[in-house]
Formats: sequence, C-alpha cells, structure tokens
Amino acid sequence: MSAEQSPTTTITFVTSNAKKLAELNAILRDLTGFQPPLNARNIDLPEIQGDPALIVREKCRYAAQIVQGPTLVEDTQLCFHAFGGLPGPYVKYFLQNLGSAGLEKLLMAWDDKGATAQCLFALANDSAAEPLVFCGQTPGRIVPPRGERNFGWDPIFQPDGSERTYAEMSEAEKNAISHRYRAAAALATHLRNTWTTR
Ligand SMILES: O=c1nc[nH]c2c1ncn2[C@H]1C[C@H](O)[C@@H](COP(=O)(O)OP(=O)(O)OP(=O)(O)O)O1
Ligand SMILES: [Mg+2]
Repeated sequence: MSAEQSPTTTITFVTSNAKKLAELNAILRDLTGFQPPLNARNIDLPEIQGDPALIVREKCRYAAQIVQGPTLVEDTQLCFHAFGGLPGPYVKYFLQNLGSAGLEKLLMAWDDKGATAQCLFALANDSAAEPLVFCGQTPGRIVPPRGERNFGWDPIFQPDGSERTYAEMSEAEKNAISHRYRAAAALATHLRNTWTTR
C-alpha cells in the first residue's frame, strides 16, 4: 500500500453475495478490533474457468476497472477429494441446480467423502496492479444436510475435528475455523500496516 493511502484507505469489496460480506466484516472486526473501512459493491463479476488463483486474479482486475481504486474480491471453492478437486470454483452452479442435498448425493458411490473448503481473496490498488492473493483452507467431509440452510453448502460441510456441519455452528464458531477466516487472517496481516486503529 502506498503512503498516501495509509492509514484510512477504504477498500471496495466487490461481491454479489451478502453473506460473504457479513462474514468478512465480522471476521475482520474480530481480527483488528475495529470496523474495517470496507465499502461494498454488489456486482456479479464475470468468472473465467481454470485455476482458482487465476480466476480470483482476473475477477479482481475486472472489478478494479469498475472501482478505479483499491479493490478486493473473493472466490470460494468446495473441492471433493474423490473428484480431483471438483466442483471447486464451479460449486455455485452445481448448488444452483442440485441443491446441497443433491451435491452430497454425487459422492454416493465413493468411499472418500473428504472435501476442502477454500477461500481466495484478491486485492489490488488499481486495475493496473498485479492482484495479491490470500488463501485459506478448511479440511472436512461431505455429509447429508444438517442445520440451517441459509448459506450455500454449509449444511453438507463438516470440518475435521467437529461433530457439526458449518450450518449447525453459530456464526462465531464458523468464523473461528472457516476457510474464509483463514484467508481473511492472511489478508489482515497484510493490511495491518494500512489499517491502524482509528
Ligand atoms: O462459506 C460458505 N459456506 C457455504 N457456501 C458458500 C460459502 N462461501 C461461498 N459459498 C457458496 C456461494 C456460491 O454458491 C459458491 C461460491 O461461488 P462464488 O463465485 O465464490 O460466490 P458468489 O458468486 O456467491 O459471490 P461473488 O459475487 O463474490 O462471486 O459457494
Ligand atoms: Mg461468483
């Protein structure tokens, strides 16, 4: 971050997903002790196919052209180990068409129910900058749906070491171990010099 943007830089988080925004705000509040200066813009960005880091970087470049300033985007993947990491970045479309119960049934013929929840943030000062990528992963397994069905595939993802799915956890419990928390912690470390307590 350049000196003229410090310490009050407002970063625009571009996402079409209100739940991502709410979780990120809560996580950053816990990590930094203050309300992070995030300005949210609700835009459903084009997402290319391929490697998750490439997808999130291109998403960030596209968003930064619209924002014309410091820009943050996020892309989330749900990677089934038995499927070599798929549906991965395409999980949104699987979920839209199958629901989380249908997504779980895809693994019926497989013994390996292992899955990794992964979150990537990409941050760029402007559209010309190479976006920085921050990654977080939570290992777990896919189970028949349990819990509140109000955020994506939360009812079918049970993190390792837990008896409960993400959907059966409180917000604070999920945010303490989630893929998004781990990626946001890496992002917050980077931002620590930019965002000081105000
Ligand atoms: O913690 C989560 N727990 C459960 N489900 C989740 C989570 N985080 C994302 N999701 C869902 C949303 C979407 O169906 C797919 C990711 O796709 P992804 O493109 O990253 O999200 P999106 O299109 O909703 O928002 P955005 O405008 O930021 O791209 O997984
Ligand atoms: Mg998306």
